Amino acid sequence: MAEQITREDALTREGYRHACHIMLYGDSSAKLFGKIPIKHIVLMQMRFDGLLGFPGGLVNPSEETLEAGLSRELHEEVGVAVPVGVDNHVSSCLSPSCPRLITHFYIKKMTESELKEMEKAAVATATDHGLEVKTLSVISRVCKCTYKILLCIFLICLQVLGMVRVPLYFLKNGGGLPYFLSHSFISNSRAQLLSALQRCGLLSQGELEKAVRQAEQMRRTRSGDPH
Ligand SMILES: O=c1[nH]cnc2c1ncn2[C@@H]1O[C@H](COP(=O)(O)OP(=O)(O)O)[C@@H](O)[C@H]1O
Repeated sequence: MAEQITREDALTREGYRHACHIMLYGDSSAKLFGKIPIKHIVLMQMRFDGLLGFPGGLVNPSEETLEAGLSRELHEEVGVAVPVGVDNHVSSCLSPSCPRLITHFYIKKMTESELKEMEKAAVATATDHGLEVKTLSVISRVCKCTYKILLCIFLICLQVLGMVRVPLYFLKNGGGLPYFLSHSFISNSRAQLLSALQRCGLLSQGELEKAVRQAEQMRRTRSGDPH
């Protein structure tokens, strides 16, 4: 369990780096397979390293506020301006995986059309992608390497492969949320997701416990450990 501290305490600590991430979510009228109402959209990201996490990144509070930094990161990663305020802040924790890193977590509710716009923009990646593409073609000519190789390196540097929707439903044999939770997550993002789903009332305590139990069972089965 990551140790929680207050936002104020976090900002007075010296020698720490700060990472800010956000859960963007909203209500939805869409139906899965045209039958199962999905009720809510919750966005996460598939990172360059294959781990799931929330959009966001490192922020330097001596240069900008945590919230301005998070908005900037979102703009760079997704290409959409999303204003974030202190009222969106939900927790600050000492990172369980990185020494001297504080992870700040935010939640923001958006409309279904805003979320869909984010998803589309994330596919097209960042706003400066066009500029970067021009730069890449120049570099590729100078270095005599293929443009495609440079583009791959560039996308890896952006550290995002795309937005993913968290399946909040249960299908047969653990499909849906339990299966999703059995994947690998960066740092404490899995715990952030679970507490946010509960805090926003998107799932009941019982549903969350069931999903976590089934996900654990799947992980054990996959690793060949029956206990
Ligand atoms: O969704 C998240 N929740 C909590 N911590 C995260 C999440 N994503 C990344 N981190 C932590 O924050 C650090 C910096 O995040 P990220 O890799 O997004 O920033 P960057 O793109 O600015 O390098 C990561 O090394 C990881 O330890």
